[in-house]
Amino acid sequence: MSVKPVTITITGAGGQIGYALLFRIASGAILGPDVPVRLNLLEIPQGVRAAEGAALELQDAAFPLLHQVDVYDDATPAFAGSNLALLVGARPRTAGMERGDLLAANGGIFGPQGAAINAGAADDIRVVVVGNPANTNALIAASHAPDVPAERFTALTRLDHNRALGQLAATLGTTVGTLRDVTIWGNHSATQFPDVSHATIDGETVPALLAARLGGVDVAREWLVDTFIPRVAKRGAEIIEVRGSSSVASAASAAIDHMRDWVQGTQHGWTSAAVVSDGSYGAPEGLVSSFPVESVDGEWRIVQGLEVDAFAEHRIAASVGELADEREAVRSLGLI
Ligand SMILES: NC(=O)C1=CN([C@@H]2O[C@H](COP(=O)(O)OP(=O)(O)OC[C@H]3O[C@@H](n4cnc5c(N)ncnc54)[C@H](O)[C@@H]3O)[C@@H](O)[C@H]2O)C=CC1
Ligand SMILES: O=C([O-])CC(=O)C(=O)O
Repeated sequence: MSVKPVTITITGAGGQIGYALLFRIASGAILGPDVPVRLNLLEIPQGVRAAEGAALELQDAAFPLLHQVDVYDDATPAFAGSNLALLVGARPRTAGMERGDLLAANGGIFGPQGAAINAGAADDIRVVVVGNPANTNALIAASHAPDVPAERFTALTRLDHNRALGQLAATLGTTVGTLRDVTIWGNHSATQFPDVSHATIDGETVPALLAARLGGVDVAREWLVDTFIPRVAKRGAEIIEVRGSSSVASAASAAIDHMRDWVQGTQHGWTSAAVVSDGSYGAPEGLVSSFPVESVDGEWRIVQGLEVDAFAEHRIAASVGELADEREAVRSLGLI
């Protein structure tokens, strides 16, 4: 029986992350080895040649699952019939810039794209925003798509989640696959709160394992506050500093993890994604904020009922407060 191809739109497809995404998606990394894909690549006119070049290479790679590739410089046809959309196209941060500086520059991109999704995407459209400031760009896109359920718009914090796993595994002398239930709360920015208070390895709590490894509860706490949290939250800046440009392959990999889990379900405990807040954990309703989430029956569900201590409450409130400020800023710019 032939399976209908799933249409996936990738914006900024001629850019760095786009290039790292396309070949993995075409090989089945999101939907598995049995689902054919059709790729719609959206670029601005200056980026079209790069996207066309990537399309030529996709043809040369002869992926059996890849049924069609089209390159567009117009959002309306690029999102027509789209089932999955990865909104990557944006201006990347360069050395010395904070993500907030990008709000005005990038806000104008996501309104029209939200409108094009509203006009022509498939009924089951699912969107992840990667382009920064990702959370607020997702909010802008959702606000221009009144006919699409808001929960179909999400933003990427899986890269932060994966970074947290990497740091913990290295410190505890284990592998990332053993870790469960790490959480990134809030904004994909330096205010995010990487939280290990519920995390475990083989049933043992990560805070207890850190205390044993590092020489006591106080040392472990100090490491979490002074090393782990800032290292994860500022890893984007560290990569820019070391590489000379922002994260590419790790960002693409995280976007694939996000979409794969959304479509196929989470397997072992929860992960992190920025989803539209229902007011859980004090995050004002409607903000696109990162939470602990499970994917069940193709929907992200915020994990409920977790104990949040005073420290965590304070950190979550700070990051969510930044998101509320960003919402006010884009409101005053007339972007939502
Ligand atoms: N959420 C996350 O975890 C991460 C987000 N990012 C963000 O991802 C974005 C892309 O990064 P790179 O691929 O490295 O940048 P890049 O500059 O290599 O590629 C961006 C591409 O987007 C295109 N573009 C710009 N405006 C567009 C529009 N309106 N429609 C379609 N395409 C458009 C550009 O022509 C360019 O080809 C940046 O905003 C970056 O800050 C990067 C790493 C991690
Ligand atoms: O920091 C940046 O500009 C790129 C990014 O979002 C990340 O690497 O987390």
